[in-house]
Amino acid sequence: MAKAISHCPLVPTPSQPSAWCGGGCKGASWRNFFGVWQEGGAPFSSARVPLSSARRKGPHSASSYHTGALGLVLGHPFDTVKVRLQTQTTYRGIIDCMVKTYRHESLLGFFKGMSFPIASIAVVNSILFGVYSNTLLALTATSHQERRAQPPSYRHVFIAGCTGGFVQVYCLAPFDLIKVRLQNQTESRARPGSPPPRYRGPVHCAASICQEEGPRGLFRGAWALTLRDTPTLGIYFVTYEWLCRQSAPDGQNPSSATVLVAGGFAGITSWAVATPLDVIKSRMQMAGPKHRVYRGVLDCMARSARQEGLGVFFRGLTINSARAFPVNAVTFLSYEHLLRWWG
Ligand SMILES: C[N+](C)(C)CCCC[C@H](N)C(=O)O
Repeated sequence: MAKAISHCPLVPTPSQPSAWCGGGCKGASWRNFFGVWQEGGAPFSSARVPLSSARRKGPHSASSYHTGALGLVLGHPFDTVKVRLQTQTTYRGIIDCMVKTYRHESLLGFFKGMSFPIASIAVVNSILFGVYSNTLLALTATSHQERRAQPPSYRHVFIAGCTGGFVQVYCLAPFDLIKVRLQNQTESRARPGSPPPRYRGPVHCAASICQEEGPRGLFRGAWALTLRDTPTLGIYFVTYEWLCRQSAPDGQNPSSATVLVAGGFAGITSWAVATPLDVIKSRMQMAGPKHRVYRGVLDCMARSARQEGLGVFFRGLTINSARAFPVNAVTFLSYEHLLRWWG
């Protein structure tokens, strides 16, 4: 199979069918939508394509899978510290939060709430990149050859990114809520005699929320998540695309180093813009039926700013940037590898 990888891998090729492009596209399939384009711009499931598929295709795809999964695991402790800083007022800063977490909960405390993100990231990213790719395809409607010479405009990349961000939220929201609730449980499991945590695990957490708040409870904070992710995923893809084009202006494939740097900066840039709404989202997710403290996004913003000052909107930004660079660098690198070695 020709290695027809377009200049930027996030640009879909019209030679490939789209689930969304109506009569013009033939042979659309779920396989295409969920992450396996054989040429050019493909949506992908981050680095986390089904392992069986990755293995079928040999060491490169398999290593892509493992690298991406590893990135997620290594990034999770940073995410836990970020979430705690954003939602709890007991910590004086990053180091204080790390020390207290380690002392009370041991290293395991940093990995609370990790199983659902690992289980769901493949689906969430497939939706994100699938919708992104298909939207771009519908917007640009140029042939593969034309697109190599004329990459899509940043406006189209932005719109496609926003669309992908908007759609993936409804899959991400319940998983993210459960992650945040579990990350915020500071009870130690290791210490005998310490009070049991409210949720015994992700499934128990989901069941309890459904029972206490109804199934809609699983979507607590979803509106803030939508406001956070829709524009910032547009920014994410535009940053990646822009940085790739700076270093490979002639339609060549960007080098691995370029991909790592562009992916890392795409992560940091989008998180920098997303942080204020990330704080609000996490706070709203923590507000249960017993303490329904916020009337909505604006109320949460106003109360947080009044009580804690404007700095509250940037809580967790430093630690999240430290996490975002490597996580998104390997995410995009894995994606490139998938494209190059698949088929
Ligand atoms: C758009 N927003 C900034 C919210 C996220 C962009 C990066 C998403 C990536 N999976 C990560 O966890 O870093």
